[in-house]
Amino acid sequence: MLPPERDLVRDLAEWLPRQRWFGGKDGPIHDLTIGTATELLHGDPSLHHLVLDVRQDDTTDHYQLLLGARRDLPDRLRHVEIGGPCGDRSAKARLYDAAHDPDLTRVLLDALANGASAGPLRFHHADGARIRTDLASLPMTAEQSNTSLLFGDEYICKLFRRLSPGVNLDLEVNLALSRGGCARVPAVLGWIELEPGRGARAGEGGEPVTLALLSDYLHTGVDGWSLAIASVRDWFAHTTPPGGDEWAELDASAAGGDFAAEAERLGAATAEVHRALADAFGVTVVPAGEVRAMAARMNAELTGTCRAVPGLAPHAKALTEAFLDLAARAGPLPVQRVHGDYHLGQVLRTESGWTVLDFEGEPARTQSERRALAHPLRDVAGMLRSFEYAARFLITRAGAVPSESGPRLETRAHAWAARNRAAFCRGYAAGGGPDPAAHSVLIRAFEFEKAVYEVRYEAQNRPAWLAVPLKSLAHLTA
Ligand SMILES: Nc1ncnc2c1ncn2[C@@H]1O[C@H](COP(=O)(O)OP(=O)(O)O)[C@@H](O)[C@H]1O
Ligand SMILES: O=P(O)(O)O[C@H]1O[C@H](CO)[C@@H](O[C@H]2O[C@H](CO)[C@@H](O)[C@H](O)[C@H]2O)[C@H](O)[C@H]1O
Repeated sequence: MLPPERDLVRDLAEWLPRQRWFGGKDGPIHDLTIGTATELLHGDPSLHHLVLDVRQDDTTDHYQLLLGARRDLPDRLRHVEIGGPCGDRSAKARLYDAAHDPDLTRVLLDALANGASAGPLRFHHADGARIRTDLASLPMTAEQSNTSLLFGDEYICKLFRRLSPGVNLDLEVNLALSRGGCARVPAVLGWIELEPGRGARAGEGGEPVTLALLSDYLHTGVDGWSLAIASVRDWFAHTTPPGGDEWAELDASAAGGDFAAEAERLGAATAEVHRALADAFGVTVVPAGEVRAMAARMNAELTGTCRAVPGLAPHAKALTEAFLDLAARAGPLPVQRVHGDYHLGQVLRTESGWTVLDFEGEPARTQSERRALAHPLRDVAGMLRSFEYAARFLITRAGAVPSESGPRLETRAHAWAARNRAAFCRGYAAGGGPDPAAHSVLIRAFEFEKAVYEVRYEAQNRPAWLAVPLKSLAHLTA
């Protein structure tokens, strides 16, 4: 039912850059080929699993796609159509992103439940997991770099869009933490892999490539980003009593939706997860020379990102100073597995406390960079950046607030971020983590490193958000 490969490739090359999860929006696609195509369901509709090899400049990335094909495309699927009607008169089919079609995604649940295989695809379930197959899927609308499908209130299936060689970190870490008894991660129920050496360049490394992860869906949970934004909105709307001094009353605790107690609990939960990671994977100490090399890498990344995103250049001097400061004071540093991309969208508040999600590391980095051991304060710095993002998101994202209230809200944003950053650090130290206040040089360097990454990430993935890290850098480096 699929069209000739040439037509399909042309349509995909036009469609891909418009997808939220496509990580190469800062440059053209030079070549797109189909690495593997596996039919998962025959007939009308049909379901095909594709790995796309996408070359941009001298790098080739691999993206996975569930491609649906139907003779008649129902209205509910028109928004995810790829290209126009295709094929010859006898086999005309409409193609679309099948992640949005519950009639087709149920094939994944069936295959996971049965431990099936199809071509180079292997479906696995975790020991003892009994997977229901009667649930219809709905794609999540969260701001995310992958695509997650909710199966009823029970399961969440994350389809990794850009594929990395080897076992996916999210799978590896979640399995290790759950096996170690850490209750702060959702249970892993199953996963899908691409076998190596079956024609897919994504699998050429000799190890299976993780394509998807099925976990327990914590349906009563609310992510930290939504909670924080609600709190900021409330704080912005909080009115100063008549006759009160607007500037003197910047006590964010006065607003109804104060987040500080949650931020403090989140800090403590983070320290607990770091301990569990250390128990599961161990801790090692790197010598001062490696810390200096790390500071040099941070600076090199800054230089590269300034070239790609000139808006970063005005902050370069202050950022370099922080990296030099780190190098000058370098001493031996304990390092371990960490979360790697820790922010408010990665934590979920459930009735039993904070749960930590997505140990995949930063999607804009290479697999070996993501796997590298780091000091746990790198995650703390990531979360501190997230408080900055949350505080400034409503102001910076165009049209969210009237421009005349800008300066007043800037002051409020600053107060909100400061209050919640302090609470998070307090909770982290009280929970047994290294005290951020005693490591200000390290934290500042990590924060700036993250901000540089964010500038690059936003330019490549969400150009409309680029102003958020740039504006917050203007504040942090002022
Ligand atoms: N097990 C889960 N239970 C409930 N919600 C989840 C779960 N896993 C992820 N989510 C929701 O999905 C969002 C995106 O998940 P995440 O794993 O961070 O995807 P991505 O790597 O694509 O950003 C999270 O912010 C959270 O709201
Ligand atoms: O969640 P992912 O693993 O896909 O992480 C990537 O995307 C994040 C955005 O979805 C991005 O996070 C940045 O934006 C967040 C708000 O949307 C903010 O809370 C974070 O602090 C900020 O870094 C993350 O950097 C990127 O790797």
